[in-house]
Amino acid sequence: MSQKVSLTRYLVEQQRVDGLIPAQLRLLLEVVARACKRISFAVNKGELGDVMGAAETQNVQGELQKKLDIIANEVLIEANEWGGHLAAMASEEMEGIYVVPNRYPQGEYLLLFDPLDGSSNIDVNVSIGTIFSVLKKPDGHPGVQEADFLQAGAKQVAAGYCVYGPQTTLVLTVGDGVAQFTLDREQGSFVLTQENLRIPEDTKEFAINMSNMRHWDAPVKRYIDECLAGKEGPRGKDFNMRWIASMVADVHRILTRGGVFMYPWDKREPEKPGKLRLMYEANPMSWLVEQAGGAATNGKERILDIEPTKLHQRVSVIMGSKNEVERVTGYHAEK
Ligand SMILES: O=P(O)(O)OC[C@H]1O[C@](O)(COP(=O)(O)O)[C@@H](O)[C@@H]1O
Ligand SMILES: [Mg+2]
Ligand SMILES: [Mg+2]
Repeated sequence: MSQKVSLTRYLVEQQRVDGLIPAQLRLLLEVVARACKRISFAVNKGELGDVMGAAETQNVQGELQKKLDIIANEVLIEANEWGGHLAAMASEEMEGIYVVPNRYPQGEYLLLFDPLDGSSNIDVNVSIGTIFSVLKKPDGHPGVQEADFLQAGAKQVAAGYCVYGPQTTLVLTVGDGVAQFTLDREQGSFVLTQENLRIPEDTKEFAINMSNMRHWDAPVKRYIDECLAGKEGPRGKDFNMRWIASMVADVHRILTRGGVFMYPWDKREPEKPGKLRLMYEANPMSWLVEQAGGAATNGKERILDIEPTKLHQRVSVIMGSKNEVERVTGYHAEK
C-alpha cells in the first residue's frame, strides 16, 4: 500500500463515498476503536500496571473475573456513554443492560461486547481480545429495554474484534467485506493493513478443545476422527490442529489463513446449548466469517438466523472455511 489509510479515513470513505454507514455509526466505531487502543495499552503494561490476576469477583455467568475483564468493561463503557451515539450497552461482564444515563445525549444504537475474550490467557501472555457487535434500537417506543437487544445476528449493522497479540489488530465489517487495521503505536492510530479478507473454502486445519472429546456428540466426534485419520482416512489428507483458547485469536487465524473453529455443545452441561455466548461472541464472529466468504452454524442452523431469547444466551459454534462447516453441519443432519 503506497499511502497509509487510517481507520478514521476508511470510515469516512465508507460513509461519504460509498454511503454505507451513517455518520453516527462511524463516530461510534471510532469510539470503540479508541477504547480498544486504551485496553491494548493496559494489556501491554502487564505486571508493570495493576492489570494482572484475579479480581475475586464473579460475573453473571458465575465465572471468576480477572482484573482485566473489569478494566476492559469500564474502559468501553466510559468511552461510549457520553458520545451521543448509543441508547444502551450490554456486556459479558454485566447482568443487565447499561442504559446511557440521561445526563448524556441519547443515540439510536445498541452496543454489545465481550470486553476481554480469552481471560484464561491474560496471565500467561498469550493473545486475547475484545469482541463487539452493533445493533439498531428498534423504533416504536421511547426509552430502551433488554428486549430491544434480542435481535438475530443478521440484523447487526457493524461487528468486529480487536486482538491484543504481537500486534494489536482491529478487524471490522459494516456489511461490505472485512477490513483489518493494525495499531501504529508511534502514531497512536489504527492503519488499514488488509482489505477484503477472504477465508479459503477448503482447509487442512481445525481448532477445537480436544480434551472434551469424550463429551462430544457423535457428528463432531465423527468429523474430528476423520480429520485425525489423515491421508489414510476418508478425507485423504493430513490435518493440523491449533487451539489458542482465545476465540478472538483462533478466529483471527481462520480469517487470515482459513480453518474451522468449533466449540460445540457437549455432555458436560447438557442443558446449556454451548459454552460461547450468542450475542457478543458468536454473532459478531459469524458475520465477520460470512463476510469473508466462510460459514457459521450451530450444527443445525445458521448462527445469524437464531432469534435470541436471552442476553447471555449460549450457543454451539462451528465456523470458518465453508466446505468444512457444511460437512460438519451435514453430519448433524444425517444424525
Ligand atoms: O478453556 P476452553 O474450554 O478451551 O475455552 C476456551 C474458550 O473460552 C473463551 O475464553 C471464552 O471467552 P471469555 O474469556 O470471554 O469468557 C473463548 O475465547 C475460548 O474459545
Ligand atoms: Mg469470550
Ligand atoms: Mg470475556
